[in-house]
Amino acid sequence: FCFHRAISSAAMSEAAPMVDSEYMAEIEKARRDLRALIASKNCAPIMLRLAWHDAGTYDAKTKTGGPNGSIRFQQEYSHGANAGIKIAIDLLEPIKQKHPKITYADLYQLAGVVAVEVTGGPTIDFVPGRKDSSVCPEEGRLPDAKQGASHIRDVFYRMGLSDKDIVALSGGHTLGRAHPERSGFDGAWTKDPLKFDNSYFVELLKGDSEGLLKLPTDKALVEDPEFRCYVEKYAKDEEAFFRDYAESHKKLSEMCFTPP
Ligand SMILES: C=CC1=C(C)/C(=C/c2[nH]c(Cc3[nH]c(Cc4[nH]c(OC(C)(C)C)c(C)c4C=C)c(C)c3CCC(=O)O)c(CCC(=O)O)c2C)NC1=O
Ligand SMILES: [Fe+3]
Repeated sequence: FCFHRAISSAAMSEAAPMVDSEYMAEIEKARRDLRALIASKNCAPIMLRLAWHDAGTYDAKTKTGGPNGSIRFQQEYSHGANAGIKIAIDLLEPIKQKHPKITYADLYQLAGVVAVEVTGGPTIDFVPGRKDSSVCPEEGRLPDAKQGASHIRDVFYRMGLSDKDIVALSGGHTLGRAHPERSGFDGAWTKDPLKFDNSYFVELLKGDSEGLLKLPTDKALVEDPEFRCYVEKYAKDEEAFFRDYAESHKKLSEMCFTPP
């Protein structure tokens, strides 16, 4: 049983603004367009990364940043940690033009939810209603892959997330790969980068396998005892990983809903 520093439900309560049935209908049409786009371009991994890079800037204390579409501005997508993310922004623009009522904030989070679903991951409950912001957070809010456990905790606790969220969300590296021209790292974390499963955790516990990537922040998950407890749980039980991942993904994608 892993020690779980619970964050009170009051602190995480979301007051999702209501949207009308016309908006809901547009969301369902955009969901189908996203499935078609991701199937045709095999771009699920970078869509998931875009969703997190928009949401991952959230500061729970100041209630700034978060999933508000601000990453669409060059001021933010030009940040070092966002190298390559413009590819995903450009792939989504035609869908935004086709469904102008949908905010960028909702579209980017819907793309992340669809990316997980179409690659075999858990179904994630999507609640629309995010507003777009034109205020870009300062650079440096996303975690730095070269650092260790204390840095990851500083960044994710600032977002209002727990150790359990950190390990579950890192499992998102079951998809995709690193590119030398973007982050300086190279390669995939798992044998099938287009399959959402718990293999990221299985590989983590195996130690260095030839050809597979482990970032310093990935290694921190097996070196730190609290993190390691969850890595072992998820490597053993894929359903437990899917349940916890879906909960953490929803939590971070709805940070903007906490009442002002
Ligand atoms: C926990 C800390 C953490 C760090 C430091 C991190 C860093 C990180 N993530 C990725 C790519 C990367 N990341 C992700 C999901 C992702 N990323 C992410 O960390 C955030 C956003 C908080 C930093 C979260 C929380 C999630 C969860 C779903 C995907 C799917 C890909 C592959 C994209 C592709 O294939 O192009 C790269 C390689 C970029 C490139 O060269 O193309 C790096 C350096 N990812 C992390 O988890
Ligand atoms: Fe990542």
